[in-house]
Amino acid sequence: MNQSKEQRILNFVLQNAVRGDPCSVLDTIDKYCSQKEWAMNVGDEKGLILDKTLEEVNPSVALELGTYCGYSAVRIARLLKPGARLLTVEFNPEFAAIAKQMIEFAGVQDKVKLLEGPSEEIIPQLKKKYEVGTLDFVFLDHWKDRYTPDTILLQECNLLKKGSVLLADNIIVPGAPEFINYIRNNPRFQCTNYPSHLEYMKVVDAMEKAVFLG
Ligand SMILES: CCc1ncnc2c1ncn2[C@@H]1O[C@H](/C=C/CNC(=O)c2cc(-c3ccc(F)cc3)cc(O)c2O)[C@@H](O)[C@H]1O
Ligand SMILES: [Mg+2]
Repeated sequence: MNQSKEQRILNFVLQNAVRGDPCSVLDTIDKYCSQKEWAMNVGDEKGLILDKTLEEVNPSVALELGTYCGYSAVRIARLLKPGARLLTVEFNPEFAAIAKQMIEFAGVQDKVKLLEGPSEEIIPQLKKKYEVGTLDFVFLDHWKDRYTPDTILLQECNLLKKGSVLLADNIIVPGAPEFINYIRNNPRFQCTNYPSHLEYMKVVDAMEKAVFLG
């Protein structure tokens, strides 16, 4: 049974990155995915927008929707203050297993909780089962047609408070037109667009930040 691309990415990290060094894990994934096999990690260019947003928000509790191989989970966790935590949601068991190993190799496992299952099932469990009060930061990078229903669900579950920040990947490519229409026309959110490029490509992409106004 030949390996998946995601398994090849993990193996390249295990063989070439420095254990316990999140930056070396990120650089190694970026190197592999720009030189050998493209993969849908947020990447280094959009990763800088993610970094800057995290430094502004300095979240105590962060949520990520769509873990994939764990690149952005490592990227987020490396910037969290002591005691802060990231909950990341992934419903593909193969990707979840890869991401778990990636997160552990990077040494950020104490800051990250990987929740396996579909976001629409996990989100309603966050308060009671995962002891979340409200979320300071949410990174949306899962199926693009799930951005809007999950943003609505987060509000219904009272998981957002005044100042909670959503950051959404892939506003241009593959695009999230329904989400953009919803969030930019919703008076309860203050939106900012961040033009960038698709990971590892010269193709234009963008991220959208939406601050919940309460
Ligand atoms: C049910 C809700 C739900 N619950 C839990 N986990 C969920 C979930 N829905 C999805 N997942 C997991 O999240 C990840 C999917 C992410 C989806 N991302 C893109 O499709 C994407 C595509 C391009 C691109 C592709 C091809 C191109 F040509 C150009 C651009 C670039 C990008 O940055 C992209 O993020 C996978 O791990 C899913 O298992
Ligand atoms: Mg993406």
